[in-house]
Amino acid sequence: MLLFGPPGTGKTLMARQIGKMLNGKDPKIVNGPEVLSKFVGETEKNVRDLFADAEQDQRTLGDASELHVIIFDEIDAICKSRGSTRDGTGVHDSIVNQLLTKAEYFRLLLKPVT
Ligand SMILES: Nc1ncnc2c1ncn2[C@@H]1O[C@H](COP(=O)(O)OP(=O)(O)OP(=O)(O)O)[C@@H](O)[C@H]1O
Repeated sequence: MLLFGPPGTGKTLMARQIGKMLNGKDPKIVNGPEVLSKFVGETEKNVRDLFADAEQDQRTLGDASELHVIIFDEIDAICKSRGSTRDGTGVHDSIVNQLLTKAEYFRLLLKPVT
């Protein structure tokens, strides 16, 4: 689910409320730029770590696992169209790839908030 709109119009608030209504685990709320790291490979690890407990639950509990909700606030700061960022590091493309891989694995309910 993508919530898009001007600043201060309640997108984050709404994402939090929807997360609560789904009766899963407490939503994990991540500010997009928080996952960025200046160290090589660390940003990708930060993204993977976000999904680690959901993966662990899936492995051990299968369909009995509780619902995990991850809310990405300000996701536009980290998810750019692939190939559009020419900073020489490829980190932004890598984040998009990581998220798409995880989303596919979990058939995730992604809640990016910009
Ligand atoms: N419809 C609303 N009812 C009650 N409080 C609201 C509503 N909309 C916004 N607020 C309050 O306004 C503040 C800003 O809202 P919020 O952070 O959810 O906006 P946002 O759209 O995510 O903004 P940004 O794009 O800047 O992150 C919060 O304190 C929130 O509780």
